[in-house]
Amino acid sequence: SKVGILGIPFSKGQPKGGAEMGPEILRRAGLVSRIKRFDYQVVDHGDIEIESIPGDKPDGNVKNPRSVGRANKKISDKVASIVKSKELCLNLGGDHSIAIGSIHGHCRAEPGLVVVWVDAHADINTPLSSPSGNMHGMPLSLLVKELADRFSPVEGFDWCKPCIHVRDIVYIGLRDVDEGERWIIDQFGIPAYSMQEIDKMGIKEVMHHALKNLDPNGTRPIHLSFDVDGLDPTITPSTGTPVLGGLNIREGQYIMEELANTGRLSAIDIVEVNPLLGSEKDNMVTAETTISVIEKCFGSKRGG
Ligand SMILES: N[C@](CCCC[B-](O)(O)O)(CCN1CCCCC1)C(=O)O
Ligand SMILES: [Mn+2]
Ligand SMILES: [Mn+2]
Ligand SMILES: [Mn+2]
Repeated sequence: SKVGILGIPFSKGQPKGGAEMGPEILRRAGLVSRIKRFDYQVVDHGDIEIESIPGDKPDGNVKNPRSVGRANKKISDKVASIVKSKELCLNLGGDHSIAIGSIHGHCRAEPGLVVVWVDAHADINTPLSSPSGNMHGMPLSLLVKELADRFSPVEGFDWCKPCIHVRDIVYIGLRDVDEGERWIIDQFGIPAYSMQEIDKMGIKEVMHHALKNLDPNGTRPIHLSFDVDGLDPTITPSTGTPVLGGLNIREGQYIMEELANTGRLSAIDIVEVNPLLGSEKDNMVTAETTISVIEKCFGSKRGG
């Protein structure tokens, strides 16, 4: 089987420069050769060309809307074509706003997909509920049909029709959820396994229940959106919004092993690696941790 790798050097969904260097640091740390070790043929699509849009003033309180919209339209088109050519689409971010285009594009090729969101954050603020106006905290709100009528279209997103239902999402690793996000999660009953549930149930039970109620018949393609800040900041320090008390490396590896065991992983986002926010050592630890977790998606077995 084939993996299509797409670099997305984009960081306008948040204010900290350096997230656009995520693809480069992961490639340099040997991500591609690690994936080649397993029976996957790797197709490297290089990096998406990101256009800069001068004078991209806020739309309401939404920052850089046109830049984020333009980039995500391109991402959607590219991801749709990669998935349609039967490659497992591996998107290297970039900040988490790139999930708007990656999930939108994935849905074009696989309309029945489900989303596994590994993150310290819920990333479902609407343009009206966001405390920051940073679009990396909003991707899911622009994608779910149930929220479409709660805010007017964002400048630059006329192409982006919501394509998933709230019930097609499961959260793993939450520990920093804004009030408006909590309301949405409760209101729509989105399954959310925060670090509290993970401590209470254990990662084995969490994965069992998460996959069971997301896709009881075990037939639907899976979109994994993996924010490295879902892991504990001691093992992924080079990231923009670190939160203490995260997933440890073994929990991260177990999540990926269980997803790989379904055989239905269809697209993966790896986001929010920012090498400008850490020391050389922090960057090495972050990249190595991320690769050792992600490679479990591709059949790497700790038992050999
Ligand atoms: N929820 C936050 C953070 C979003 C992180 C995006 B991710 O997950 O892609 O990295 C705001 C978080 N919160 C605001 C008040 C002070 C503490 C942090 C937001 O800005 O929407
Ligand atoms: Mn996050
Ligand atoms: Mn049980
Ligand atoms: Mn995120």
